Amino acid sequence: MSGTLHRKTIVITGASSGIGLACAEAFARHGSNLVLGARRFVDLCAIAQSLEKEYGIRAVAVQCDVAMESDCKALVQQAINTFGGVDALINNAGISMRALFADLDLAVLHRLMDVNFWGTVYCTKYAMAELLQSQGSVVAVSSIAGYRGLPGRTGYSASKFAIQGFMESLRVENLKTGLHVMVACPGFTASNIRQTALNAVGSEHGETSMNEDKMMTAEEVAARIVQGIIRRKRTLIMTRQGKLAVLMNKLLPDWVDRQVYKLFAKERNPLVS
Ligand SMILES: NC(=O)c1ccc[n+]([C@@H]2O[C@H](COP(=O)([O-])OP(=O)(O)OC[C@H]3O[C@@H](n4cnc5c(N)ncnc54)[C@H](O)[C@@H]3O)[C@@H](O)[C@H]2O)c1
Repeated sequence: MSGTLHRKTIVITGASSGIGLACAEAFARHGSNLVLGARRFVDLCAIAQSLEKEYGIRAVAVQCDVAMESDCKALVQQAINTFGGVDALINNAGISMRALFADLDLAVLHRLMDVNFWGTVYCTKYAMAELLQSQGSVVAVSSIAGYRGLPGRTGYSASKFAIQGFMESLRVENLKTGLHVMVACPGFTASNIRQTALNAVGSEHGETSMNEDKMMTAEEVAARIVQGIIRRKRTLIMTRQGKLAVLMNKLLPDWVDRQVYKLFAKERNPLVS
């Protein structure tokens, strides 16, 4: 898919809040039809209806827990049934964590992998034939945590590294098929992700660990993702700080270890859960 997004079919996971919701609105503004997946079906139906009304597009809500393979299959099937295919898949659904590995219940790490990594794999697998047919775009919303391990986030970093390895392999497999494979790495973005981050025993923290006021907005991230698809970018590292972190991590990884340690020690909820 290139050029216009008008009347293209975009599937977005985790579309009921944050970056996913902002993506839904950004694509709707471009006239795309939407298939929105999230667990909170009632909220999602209201979002779909309001986008249809405001932008004159068609939007379908599908209840989807991306950790469930059958839900991901049904999400893509709904796009095929309603719109006849898929032009772009935005693997956005994700959760985070804040807990030291020494304290961590391994079920938390499994949950991070199930949602962040396997959710991306399932949706991509079931959309693959349609994406190849449309020469469309598959996007994974990753993180700087997919380039560099962060303290208190073993499961989160592992899941994002895994996503990036998966996407890189997928890109190379499809160098000649016309499929566009993009990894989007926002910087810190104001959203619910730190509120819902899991603690050592798998409960939500219920509060953010950072000052959300100075972060990127979900709308800025969504605008970058839309432009990245139009321009068929490979990777979007969205902040200067992020670009610097990735570069310095290659050149001086020990120095970055110390900087990252200091940065996260400043969190209101520091390295303990
Ligand atoms: N906010 C940040 O600072 C930041 C930075 C880098 C990357 N990201 C990534 O951006 C993506 C979106 O996060 P966000 O910041 O908008 O946070 P958010 O919590 O507002 O959004 C995450 C969405 O994923 C959904 N979700 C969670 N588990 C799910 C499941 N099992 N099935 C379906 N949906 C599920 C949530 O309900 C929510 O709608 C995530 O992949 C996150 O890792 C966020």
